[in-house]
Amino acid sequence: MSTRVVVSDLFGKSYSALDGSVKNRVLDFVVKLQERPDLTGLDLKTPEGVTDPRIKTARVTDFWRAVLIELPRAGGYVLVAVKPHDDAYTYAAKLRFGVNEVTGALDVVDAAALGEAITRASSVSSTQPRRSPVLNGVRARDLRRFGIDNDIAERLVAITDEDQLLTVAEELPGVQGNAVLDLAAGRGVEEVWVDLIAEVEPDIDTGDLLGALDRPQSRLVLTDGSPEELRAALDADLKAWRIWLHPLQRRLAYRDGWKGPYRVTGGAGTGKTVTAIHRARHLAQRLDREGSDAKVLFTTFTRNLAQNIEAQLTELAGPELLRRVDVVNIDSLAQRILRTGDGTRPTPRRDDDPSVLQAWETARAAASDKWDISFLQSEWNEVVLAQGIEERAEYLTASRSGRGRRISRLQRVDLWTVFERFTQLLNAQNLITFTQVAARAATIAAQLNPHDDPGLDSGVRRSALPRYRHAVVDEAQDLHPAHWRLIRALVPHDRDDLFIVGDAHQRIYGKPIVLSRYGIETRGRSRRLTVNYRTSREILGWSLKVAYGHDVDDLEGEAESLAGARSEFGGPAPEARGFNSSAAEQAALADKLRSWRQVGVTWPQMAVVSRANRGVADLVHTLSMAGVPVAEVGAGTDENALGDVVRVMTMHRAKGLEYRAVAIVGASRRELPPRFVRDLEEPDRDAAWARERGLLYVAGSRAREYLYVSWTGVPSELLAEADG
Ligand SMILES: Nc1ncnc2c1ncn2[C@@H]1O[C@H](COP(=O)(O)OP(=O)(O)OP(=O)(O)O)[C@@H](O)[C@H]1O
Repeated sequence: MSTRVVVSDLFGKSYSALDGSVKNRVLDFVVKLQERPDLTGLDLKTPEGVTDPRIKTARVTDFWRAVLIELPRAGGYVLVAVKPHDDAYTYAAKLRFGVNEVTGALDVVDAAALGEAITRASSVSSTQPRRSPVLNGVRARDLRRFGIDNDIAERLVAITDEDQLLTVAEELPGVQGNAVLDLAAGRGVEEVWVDLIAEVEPDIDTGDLLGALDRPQSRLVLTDGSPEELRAALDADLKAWRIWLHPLQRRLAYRDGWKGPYRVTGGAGTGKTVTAIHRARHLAQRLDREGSDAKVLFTTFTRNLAQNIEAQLTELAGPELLRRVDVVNIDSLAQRILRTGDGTRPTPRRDDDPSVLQAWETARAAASDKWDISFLQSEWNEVVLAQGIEERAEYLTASRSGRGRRISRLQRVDLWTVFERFTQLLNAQNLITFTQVAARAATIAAQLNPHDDPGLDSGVRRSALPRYRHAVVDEAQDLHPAHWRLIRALVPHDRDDLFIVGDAHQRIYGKPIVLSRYGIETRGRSRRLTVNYRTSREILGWSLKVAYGHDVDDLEGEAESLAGARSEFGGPAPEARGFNSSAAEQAALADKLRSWRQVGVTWPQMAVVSRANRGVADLVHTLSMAGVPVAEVGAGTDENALGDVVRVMTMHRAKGLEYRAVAIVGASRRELPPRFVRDLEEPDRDAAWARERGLLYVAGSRAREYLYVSWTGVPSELLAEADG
């Protein structure tokens, strides 16, 4: 049997600074350590001056040394750092470890670095007598509950400088540091405790190192020992999401037994998709263990995102997992169901397709009132298709809640004539809209799959549809009621049936809805993620200002908040620039992209984003002329195949993606929001403006490190809110 090697979360700090060839040597070293720890070439020894003889160093190369903790009873090693020879010895001498008496975590700390950070923080705070402590309202004894030492806790609650507090938090062992960060973001002690620790055993044996390894609060990476898992663990800086789940992410992804649908919310970049991917793996593995023949449906809004998710799932769990998990964007799923159900193979059209608009134009001529096309479309989508209404009588009595404008019974009759005429016109041309496909698919699925009616013997018919036991839904905020009806019809009511993740601030399609109206009840079963893993504090601040103060619903009809969001790292401030001509704006953009390249950002790590479709084509042209290699990301583009070029796309297309550097161009009052949105009237105007705000929030929050925003003429009022 090979020796167990686990990776401490401190390890990432020294490892991420290594270059690729040294990283490979570290992997070789770990494999050797697992196979033959007694190998003389490893030079495994206790250096002089350490606080505990179990602290060891070992040879990685002539120059590099690993620092390890030896576990008792030949239990293996904890890998803590890889450093140049002399530094490794100094570091080993400062290292302290032990089982925390409160949390039971295996705490490993660089005691000197922690001591320095706290001394500096206290001395900076002593020069700010008027400022209140960052952890205002938190008491030292609250911090004790997270296993923080008395002494340190007393000093932490007195720190008045936020940056200093964050520096100390970075030196505290895993759970303790996370707790301080969460509390500094204004979250309540109880809530944070439940997130990070939730339960501790009554009598912790501080002498039992091996027992501490398995506690999630130890934040150790326990690999199965294969080189693949080890490499993933060691590459934690690149693939951190595969292994270092936040304890709350882990609990949401791996918990069994919710009595019904569960909902996870959180701002951009808080790891919702990552949590959903782990959840899908967990559910699929559970079905495997149970010997079930059912599958997990993983659905999201766009095709590009479904492709990304499939790639990430494969990376996490290997291609075999895809036999158990169907990853498909919701509109393709609806088309599939139509094919299975009634054999039709439509090519759906968007609502703004010229032939669809023409059909509305012709149909409305038959009405007594002069109905506006945008009103007709929203009434049709949000009342008729949302509820699956097929008969006039149903429409006459249907609930129109949330529609704003009241209409009389006679007007309903008039509207129904328009809807009938509209569908006839589409049918005659063999056309159908996307939302119509979804509505029809939902009806078919409910008929073929009457799982809520045990009296019906539907065994034969049911087999025509895929058998889904669970569904995981990403980008939930953008799904239409017909999509929800479809999902509900495909997945029987049961424990852990639906796992829904989304961020209402990122809604860029459709309107707010209340899930419970479609048979999906999540009240009392939802959590919010608050740690932003993607964006720097500066970019997060900018994005929050775009979205902040504008209440959006949370799929349960309640206001959703972004309060408490925090990022784990800092970076350059976002840059905003106005120009007199679009030629000047585009020339400056080319310069900006080159300047990012000079600081080490590669072309594929950059994205240029525009509100207008037309803008994308222009940008591709002008940037190519300026000598910047670019390519457009369109519907279904496989980004991995694009090569060494800057990605150019619309704001809609940017959903769910991320880049080191993002340039948003054309953020002028003329283009953002576009004219047609400004011309809208209630009841559709507010929701349309909220979607534009959502688009800007989505676009800005794609950036990890650099964000640049430009416009020609007058800046958009949405931007003014962010800069104000
Ligand atoms: N526990 C984690 N540790 C490190 N990185 C993480 C973790 N969870 C997520 N990430 C990283 O954070 C980034 C954002 O994650 P993800 O795409 O899941 O967020 P999201 O909430 O779905 O974002 P959005 O709503 O903006 O699309 C990704 O780069 C992801 O790999």
